[in-house]
Amino acid sequence: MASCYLVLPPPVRTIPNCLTSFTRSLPSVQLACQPVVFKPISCSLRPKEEVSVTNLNFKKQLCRAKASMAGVSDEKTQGKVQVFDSEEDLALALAKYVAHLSNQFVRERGAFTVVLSGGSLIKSLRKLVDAPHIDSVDWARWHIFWVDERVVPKDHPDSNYLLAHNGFLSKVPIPAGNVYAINDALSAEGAADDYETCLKHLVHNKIIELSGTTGFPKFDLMLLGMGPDGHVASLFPGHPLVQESKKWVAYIKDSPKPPPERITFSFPVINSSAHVALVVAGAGKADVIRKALGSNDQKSDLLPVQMVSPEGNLAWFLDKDAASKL
Ligand SMILES: O=C(O)[C@H](O)[C@@H](O)[C@H](O)[C@H](O)COP(=O)(O)O
Repeated sequence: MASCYLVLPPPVRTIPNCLTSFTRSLPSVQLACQPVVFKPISCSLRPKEEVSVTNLNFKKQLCRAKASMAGVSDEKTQGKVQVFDSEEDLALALAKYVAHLSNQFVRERGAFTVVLSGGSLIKSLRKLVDAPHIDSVDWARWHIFWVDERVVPKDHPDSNYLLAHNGFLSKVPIPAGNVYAINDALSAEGAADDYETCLKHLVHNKIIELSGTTGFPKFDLMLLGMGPDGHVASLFPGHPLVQESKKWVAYIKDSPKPPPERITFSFPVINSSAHVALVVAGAGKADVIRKALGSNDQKSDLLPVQMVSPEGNLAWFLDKDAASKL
């Protein structure tokens, strides 16, 4: 029987709870993986600092994509709003974009840190598990995190971990030790603290970069969905958590979207990312997309999605229904 090893480099003396809890979870994942050794990554291999600043008025950048959009190079699509004729086309382009970034980061620093959200985003990643990406992506170098998670057991239908496992992670050979699920044995507050501790260990190991600008962790790619109220992660309109400026990982016990107890990355973490993709499909999101990409909003009533303004690049992936009111 194959087994999975998590070998921590010398600076790490203890294994964070989020890592030990994962090694106890879902044996099917553990059986599928190969032994893995975490290697410290040389600072000299870090990617160049991104300097672009996101402009919230995206209308000038709007790029109407046709069915042939999948042929456009990824460099050209970064920082632009892309509208696809169908969700199928969106998924094809998203897979190409993610695979491109994976190749870039693996080549430059030997690791690729990817942050997932819940919801329909996972379905939109489905083309990544098809040819050519399934064979060309260096999955062993991926490290998977969650921008938010519901405080439920990992086998609960509301679990973002379970959603990602069933829809994506179980189909690709990412080592089980590189998948950082929350500790589902803890309270919301405990799970948020534990996850933040986990991130700090991984920053120490240089698996996760640290932003020289903000001092917050700088993930290589954050894949965000958006709710019909304009929320991202578990940062909801009008909730005080959107103003969190110190914690890396916060907890919420009164989420307006069930279930009520969740943990979430704060905006400083989201906005320290090297790349953020906002993936939005469906007519139910059209009103909020119009508001999010409009130019007349007062700063005082920004939706959470409008507060996504990463240190690096922001790429919008919309289907034509979501963009129908632009
Ligand atoms: O755990 C969650 O609830 C998600 O992380 C949340 O932020 C989600 O991404 C949006 O609600 C969009 O979800 P849909 O794409 O399913 O509308």
